[in-house]
Amino acid sequence: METVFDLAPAVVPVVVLDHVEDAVPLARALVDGGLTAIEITLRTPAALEAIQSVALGVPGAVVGAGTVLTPDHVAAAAAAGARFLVSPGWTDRLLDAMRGSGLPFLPGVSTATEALGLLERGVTDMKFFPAEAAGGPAYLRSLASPLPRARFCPTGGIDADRAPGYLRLPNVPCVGGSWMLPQDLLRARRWDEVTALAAKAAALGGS
Ligand SMILES: O=C(O)C(=O)C[C@H](O)[C@H](O)COP(=O)(O)O
Repeated sequence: METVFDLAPAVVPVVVLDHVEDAVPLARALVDGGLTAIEITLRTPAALEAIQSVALGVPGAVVGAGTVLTPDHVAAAAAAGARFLVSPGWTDRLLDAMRGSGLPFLPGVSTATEALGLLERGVTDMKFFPAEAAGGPAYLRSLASPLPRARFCPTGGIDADRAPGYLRLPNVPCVGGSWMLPQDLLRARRWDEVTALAAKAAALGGS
């Protein structure tokens, strides 16, 4: 089955969107900068409609849903056209729902025990959240040897300076974050500047 890591370049922008009408220009700005896999978090009332607008209106984008917390979120995100699902943690119920959706998904972990729980259930691809607070690259480096099958997308507190420290780890195919989407640029709808920041972020992944 296709995984999130097959869909995503090395950097996944994490979007918190207040206004639906910003979804398409924002996604275009990110895609123009080379960030084609876009996680829109289900943290705002605008999120589901935003996912739908991007899925329908930005052909170069692969839009996913973040902050997926419940089976209802899974169903709503899939119905809106999300192509992948990301959650900050996991429960058996949530995992069953994500699996049942048929979409690629990244459940979140922040400890070796939680990662082991996913591996036991046949899930090798996970999000490491909150990455900086939970131990940063040193923690993930320490997991590589005892848990060689686990692959992580760290997110939470990562910025352009910190991302390379994760991306050079063998168990990290991509990182996520919102550092290329500063609130002042979004509020002012300065999409060209978002594209410039996105291009810098995309370059962190090499070519
Ligand atoms: O709840 C989720 O599923 C999330 O998507 C959490 C986000 O990945 C981080 O909140 C992004 O972290 P920052 O780059 O620090 O803004």
